[in-house]
Amino acid sequence: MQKLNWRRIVLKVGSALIAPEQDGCRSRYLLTIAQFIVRCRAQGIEVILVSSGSVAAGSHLFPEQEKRSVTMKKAMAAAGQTEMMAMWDRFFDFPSAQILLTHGDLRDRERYTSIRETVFTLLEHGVLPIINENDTVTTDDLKVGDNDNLSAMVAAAADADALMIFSDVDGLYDKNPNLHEDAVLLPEIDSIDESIYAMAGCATSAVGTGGMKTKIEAAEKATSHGITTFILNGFKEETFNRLLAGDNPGTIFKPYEKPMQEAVHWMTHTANEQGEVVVEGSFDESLKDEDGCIRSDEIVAVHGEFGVGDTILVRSDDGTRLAKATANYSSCLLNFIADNEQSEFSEKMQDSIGPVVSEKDIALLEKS
Ligand SMILES: Nc1ncnc2c1ncn2[C@@H]1O[C@H](COP(=O)(O)OP(=O)(O)O)[C@@H](O)[C@H]1O
Ligand SMILES: N[C@@H](CCC(=O)OP(=O)(O)O)C(=O)O
Repeated sequence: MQKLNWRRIVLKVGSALIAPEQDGCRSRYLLTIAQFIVRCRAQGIEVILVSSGSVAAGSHLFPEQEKRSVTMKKAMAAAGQTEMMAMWDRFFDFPSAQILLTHGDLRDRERYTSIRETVFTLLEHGVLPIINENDTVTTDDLKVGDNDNLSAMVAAAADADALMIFSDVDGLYDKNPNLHEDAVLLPEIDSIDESIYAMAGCATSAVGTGGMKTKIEAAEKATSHGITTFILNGFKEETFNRLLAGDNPGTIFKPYEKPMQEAVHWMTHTANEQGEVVVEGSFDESLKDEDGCIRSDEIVAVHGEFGVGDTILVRSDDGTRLAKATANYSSCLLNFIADNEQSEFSEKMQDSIGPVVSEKDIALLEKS
């Protein structure tokens, strides 16, 4: 067998593979995935597992007519998660560790750093991290909402070099193969643009969340961090044998040649903006000046409440989203400076703190 040159990989397993009949976990497909994990580890590849399926696994414990409510789904997730972890743990003779996350955790830089450190420590000690969204505590505001995007955020946080999304189809087709007989499998995607998103339809299984759209979003997040991304059929044993032989059995998304740095990537794809500052014009000009930064006198408006170190959106006065950045000033102080523009105190304040945002903490956005 060929030696694979991945150093660290993230595997994302969809609900249909965990609980295909929605009446508890089934080992039918998981056994093959577990064997793949064992074989990768035997080759010295570090593995992180992002496992969906807690809702599908816990579903059989609750009455059918009540399953639609959000509260009931959270209860299903809480019960199903235990069942799912027990199932995974049974396959391995090395320890595994459960990590339950929300977007609230990932978008907070301190908690994000703590998650990274924990994952690295587990890997260093041979423990398999098994990650899922913490569905029980999420609200609309706190959740990632789908494990495809979650797995990409995890892959970036863990500095993985490959993300493998195992689903119930062979890869990305030019249209949904479950609805169109003539759909064609696309083995290789060099770059992701609107034409790729246009091919993606919704999930057609009873248990999937997001369908292909969220998988493409995940691929975009991961490839921009230099992470090769695959969409693969986890139902087929052949998929795993071909991966181990160095083949591509599904769709591969090529990584960016110039990946974003970790902090910029986090700001662009994981952090939420806490507020925004509006600048005049395109702000490309501001970046071109000698400090490569924005000073408070260039700001025409401040919206929302944010503190020092929070992520903010920089918007131009015509509404264009220009960049995300780390704020060096709180919104309160910026408003004070704006109200007292000419005062000596305000001048001194800016001289001592420096620019509102500086170049090293700016992630430029596609103009939209
Ligand atoms: N262009 C496409 N190519 C492949 N699958 C697609 C496409 N558009 C929509 N789909 C649907 O996406 C589904 C996979 O997504 P999903 O059900 O969310 O899986 P998972 O639970 O593995 O995340 C497929 O079963 C298929 O019905
Ligand atoms: N966190 C949810 C999974 C959400 C999800 O994205 O599911 P899937 O589309 O099957 O990967 C659960 O464990 O049921």
